This record gives sequence, structure tokens and C-alpha cells, in this order.
Amino acid sequence: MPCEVTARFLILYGSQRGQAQCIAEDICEQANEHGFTADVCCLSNVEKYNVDSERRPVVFVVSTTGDGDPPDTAQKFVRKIKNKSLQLDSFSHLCYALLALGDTNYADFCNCGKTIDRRLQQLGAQHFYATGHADDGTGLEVVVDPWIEGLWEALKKAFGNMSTGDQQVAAPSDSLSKNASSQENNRSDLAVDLHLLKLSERDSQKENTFESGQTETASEPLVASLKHSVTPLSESALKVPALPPSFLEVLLEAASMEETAPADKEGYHEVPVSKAVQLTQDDSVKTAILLELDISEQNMVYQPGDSFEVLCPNRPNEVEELLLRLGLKMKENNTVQLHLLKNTSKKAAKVPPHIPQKASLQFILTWCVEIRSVLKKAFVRALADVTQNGSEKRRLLELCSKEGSADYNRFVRDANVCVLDVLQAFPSCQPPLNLLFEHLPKLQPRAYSAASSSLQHPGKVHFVFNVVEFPECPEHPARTGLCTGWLADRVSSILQPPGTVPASECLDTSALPKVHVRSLPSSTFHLPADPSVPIVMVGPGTGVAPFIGFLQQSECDELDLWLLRLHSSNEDHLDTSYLLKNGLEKDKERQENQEVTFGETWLFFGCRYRDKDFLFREELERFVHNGTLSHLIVCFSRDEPDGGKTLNRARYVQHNMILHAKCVADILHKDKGCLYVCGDAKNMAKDVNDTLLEIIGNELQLDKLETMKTLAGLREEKRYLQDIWS
Ligand SMILES: Cc1cc2nc3c(=O)[nH]c(=O)nc-3n(C[C@H](O)[C@H](O)[C@H](O)COP(=O)(O)OP(=O)(O)OC[C@H]3O[C@@H](n4cnc5c(N)ncnc54)[C@H](O)[C@@H]3O)c2cc1C
Repeated sequence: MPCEVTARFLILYGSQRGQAQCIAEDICEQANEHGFTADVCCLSNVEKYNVDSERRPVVFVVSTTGDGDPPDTAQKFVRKIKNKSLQLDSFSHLCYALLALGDTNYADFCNCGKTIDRRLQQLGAQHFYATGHADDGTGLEVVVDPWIEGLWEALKKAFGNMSTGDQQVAAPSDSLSKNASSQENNRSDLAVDLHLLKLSERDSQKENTFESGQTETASEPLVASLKHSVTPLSESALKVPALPPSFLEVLLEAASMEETAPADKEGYHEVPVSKAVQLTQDDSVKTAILLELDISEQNMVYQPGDSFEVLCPNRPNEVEELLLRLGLKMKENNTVQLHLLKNTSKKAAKVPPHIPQKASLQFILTWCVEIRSVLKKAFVRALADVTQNGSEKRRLLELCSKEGSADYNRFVRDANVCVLDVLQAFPSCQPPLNLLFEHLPKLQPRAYSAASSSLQHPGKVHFVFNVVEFPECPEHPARTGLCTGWLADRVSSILQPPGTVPASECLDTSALPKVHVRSLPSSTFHLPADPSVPIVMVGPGTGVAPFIGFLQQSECDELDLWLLRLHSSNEDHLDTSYLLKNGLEKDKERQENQEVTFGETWLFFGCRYRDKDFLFREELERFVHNGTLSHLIVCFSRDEPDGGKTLNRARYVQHNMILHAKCVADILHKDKGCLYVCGDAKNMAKDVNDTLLEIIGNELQLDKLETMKTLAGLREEKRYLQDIWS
């Protein structure tokens, strides 16, 4: 049906750096092609629009800035709608759609959009189309494009309804539903909310609302959440998995005992943390910390490129909450005995080997099971079975059902919902202890790559980590990563601020915090045995850790050679660490002694800002200065060096690799060098791999198949090595 000229709508944008404005103008332009006429206006131009009386559909496009703040241009509008004196039906005339822009790398993703959306709903405004949440961290276009694609159909319906007076709110177009659900399977934070309401239902709810003076009613939830579903799922017949058979019997016996971490039996060493330094500025998005462990008393040898495992306990407050919720707080010191149920129908049932016999309940919940693990569907199914309240039970059954798969992905898997979160959300769920022991996996140690060389730091190992942060969300409170949050707390008393010269070492090791560590089996992620082999290292963020170890080792190897030449073997041997500390440089010497060759070393590093999170900046510059590192190529993903005017600047390590494609290809092909990649598995490793394929294909003029074979060959020859973690 062609739209009439009267099909005119309003686009309001709140933009900080121009992205929201750009998208708003794009929508305006596309509107004509779809038979609409749009007026576009910045939210700050209050004299050009009036939402108080706007009867046309309104499309909001708003970004978020700073710590979840509205862009400057939207602040006045947000203040206006937040005004507490507004009546709860002030915006009941308003029919709108909202596209929120944000970045999941920051706390409070899309907060400005969410705030406006929430408040407009409270004030009685109605969606004519589902809200979109676009993530700059993964690419705005992933959500923006399908959202705009579906907007036209929704607008047609909205105008259609307006002209017929029909009170039914339009459903989104099929294309949006398809796009959104396929994205939702991958990432919940890209989700486009698909629950549109019938106006007639909402109107009757609103009447109740005004009468009771509340903003929400308990009857029908407006949006789906962990606790609630909406139609069609809430009315759907469900295919639920079979109840997993129980197989454990738990006996609790009163006893008192001294217990320590279960470290001795599993090869861990309890070692002091001799130094802790914050590597990032306080206003950095992530906090990176370097720890130095004193392993001089232990029989632990390592090479740069090796990793260590740290054993960390579950948080005491979470263990306590769990005990309280299970009604077992009084029995926390009881010993636990586990037996197999004699008549269990579970095949190959066995007592979980990670739960020790005769340990206390508190000990097991603290050190043996991962109470933060994301609930599997089988566990959800088992929990539904021990839930009394009918609607809570139904919701749990939905979450493990085939029909509720999207809700499970969104509200459980992607939100990292653990057993405690479910027990808080579903008060009538009362699982017996055996259910937890049957479903909770073993508490896993966390691995960290050595960021030092024992040649330069004898008896010590360094590692670097980012404190993982999970902001508060409807499904759970704010949390830090289990191990990184614990480590940060543990070393807080000795943590040195960024930029300080590390304090002299504390001699009283008994006063230092201690952690349990053990070596992981040595990997192949090591420097080539022949120092003349050139290497390329790709390590953004904390992925630079093993390369600091590599470079420290090379620096010492080169210094040792220099010393060897400088002093006859009879002379007293100077300590390399002494030389390093006293700033002796060897580059002149290197030039004079051409007979030993060291291969070129390239490091591609990346971070957000030069002044906030450029890890190991001074040390890397020293490596460059003394010739240990031939090329340090750094990019900053968030710095706008020239106010953002430079197009195609290198934002990420792979962009810089492209800029140095010929050198990278020559090192790998002509010089038979090695390429190492370390760090985040989520995006970086794949992007670097794709870039490498591009470089090899282009520079060696190979077709796709040959390129892939070449890269596979490099892997086989251990010349393309990855140390990737998530
Ligand atoms: C061989 C190897 C070497 C490694 N080296 C290093 C290193 O040198 N430096 C380093 O920093 N890391 C390194 N890692 C990663 C490290 O082991 C840890 O995974 C990391 O530090 C996070 O641990 P955590 O216990 O703090 O986080 P966890 O609590 O385990 O959380 C980690 C992940 O769980 C998910 N998650 C859990 N809860 C939530 C929630 N509420 N909301 C959203 N997501 C959630 C997220 O996917 C998150 O990324 C390495 C890993 C391996 C395998």
C-alpha cells in the first residue's frame, strides 16, 4: 500500500560524536524511498519540536557517553522527562520507537537509551516498534541496519492503525524478527526487544496503575526477564527435557576440623606476592595489575611463554548467601559424606571426584565447586522439579524447554546466571544439597602467562591480568571476575599506584599476601632456540605478557654475550640484572661485534589510550632503545590523535599488520621467522588470523586454497603459534 504524503514522522537524535546524528539523518533520507516524510531534529533544539503534544510517530536515536551518561545534546530532554512532577499519563499520546547506541566495553551499555525508554514507558508512551540496542564494541551496523530495515513496515502499520483508529500496536516486520533472533542467539546485548504490547491490554493496565498510583502492575509482565516470559512463550505448550535422574545421597555429620585450601594434594605451591603494581591509570576502562610472585623457595622453573595456574576460592559472601538460602547455615561446619544412590537410573553414575569425602560443607562450597558456573539446561530442569510456586515452576520449565531456547540464551547463558541468581529470583525453589553436588562443576583454577624471564628476575615470576568486571544487570548484582577480583582484593594492601617506581622489596615475606600456584605443562610457545630467527609478536592488552618475558630473555641473552666478550672467562662475571638496573646499554657493542646476529623482533601492541593503558610502556621503550626490540608498532583504539579526522587509521593490531604487510610476509616466508599471537580469543585472534591470510595471499600472490595451506604449514612447523584465552 503506497503511503500518503501525510505519513510524516519525527526523528529526534541525541548525539555526542555525531554517530546518532548520522544514523538519524540516514533514516530521514531513507524515509523518502519508503514513501514517508520525516523531520529530523536534535534533542537540544527544543524550539523545533514539542513532544508534549506530538501526535506523529517519533523515532529516537540516542547514544551514550562517559559512564552511561546522556550525550550533552540530550541532557536537557532527559532532565525534562525525569521530572518527578510529571503525571504518569503525560506522554500517553506519544507513539515512538527508539534506537539506543552504546558500547559493551563500557559499563552501563546503552544507558541513555534505556533511561529514556524506561521513563517514556512510565509516562504512558507507547512503542510502535521494538527498541534496538546497538553495540559499537562489535559494530553498530549489526543491529542498526536490520533495525532500520524493519522500521518501515512498523511505521506503515502504525500509520495504518492511526487512520483506522485501531488500538492494536503494530508487530515488527518479519525481517527484523529473523535478524534479531539470529543475533540474539549469539549475543544478548545486541538484542532487539521483540515484545510488543497490545494497546488495549496496556490501557487497561494503565487504568489500574493510575488508581493504585504505581507505575507497574503485577498481572502481566511488560517485558520478558529471567523471572517472567511474555506471549507467545508464556502461552505456548512446552517440550521440556526429561528430568535428569538423581544419583547422590548426602549425609551431614556434626564435626569440627581445621581446613586449608585443597592445594597440597594437587601440586600447588603457596607463595608470597612480593610486588603488585597497577599498570593502568585510575580512569582507565579496565584495571590491569602486575603481580610478582616469589618462587625462590619452590622448585619451580619456567621459560617465558609458560603459564601458571592460580587457585582461588568462591567469595565468602556468596557461599554464605547460598548456605542461608538452602537453610544450611547452621550446618556449614558439618562434614559431608557422599554416596551413590543404590537404585539410581543414571548411567555410569559416580561420586564427583572433585568433592572430597569428610570435608566440611563450607569448605566444599568454597574450594571445590564452581558456584558461579552458568546453569545448564539440565540443572534448570532439575530445579523446576523442586519449585513449589506454579508460575515460578512454569518459568523454569520454559527456560529449559525447546520453545524457550531464546530466553535461556538471553537470560541465563548470556547473562551468566548462576545457581545463586536463580535461587534469588525463584524464592519457592528449594533444592536439596545432592542436586547442587550433582550439577555444579569443579572449581577451576585460572591460568596466567608468565610476563617475565627468570634470567632477569631470578626466583620470581610476574604475571599481568585485567580485573574482569560484570556490571549490575537485572539478572544479577555487579560482580568482579572470580579470580581477578579475588586477586585484586588480596593484594590491595601492597598495590602500588600506576607510574610509581616499585618500592624496595619487603623483606618480611610472612607479612605478604599469599596465593596458591602451580606450573602448567610447558608449551611450545617459546622463543626460537636460534636467536638469529626473526620474530613477530602480536599481543594487544594483557596479551603482551609473554612477550615481555621473551624480550627480557633476549635482552639478557644479548647482554650475556656482551659480557662474555668484555671479560675473559677468568674475570668476575657481572650480573646482568646489575647491568640492566644501572642502565648500561649494549647497542654500541652490538654494532662493533657483528659476528653474532640476533634476528629482528617486531611487536604489534594495542590498547585504548596512550596515556591510560599502554602497559609496560617504559620497559618497551627501553627494549627499543637498547636494540632488543627492533620495531614497536602500537595502536590506540580510542585515542583520536587529530580529532578523528584521519580516516582508516590503525585502530587494532591487525590494521597495523596490514600496514606492514610486506615485512610480515618476508619474515615468515623469506627469513623463515616465527609469528606469535597472544591474548583475547573472542575477537582479536580471529581478526589476526584473517589478516594473516590476507597478507600471505596478497604478498605471496597465492589463491585462497594455497594461502590456507601455507598458514596451516606454518602452524605445523611451529612458526605460527597462538596463546589465546577468553
Ligand atoms: C593458558 C592461559 C593463559 C592465560 N593468561 C592470562 C594472562 O596472562 N592474563 C589474563 O588477564 N588472563 C589470562 N588468561 C585468562 C584467565 O585464566 C582468566 O580467564 C581471566 O583472568 C578471568 O578470570 P576470572 O576468574 O576473574 O573471571 P571469571 O569469573 O572466570 O569470568 C570470566 C568469563 O566468564 C564470563 N562471565 C562470568 N560471569 C559473568 C557475568 N556475571 N557477566 C558476564 N560474563 C560473565 C565471561 O565470559 C568472562 O569473560 C589465560 C588463560 C589461559 C587458558
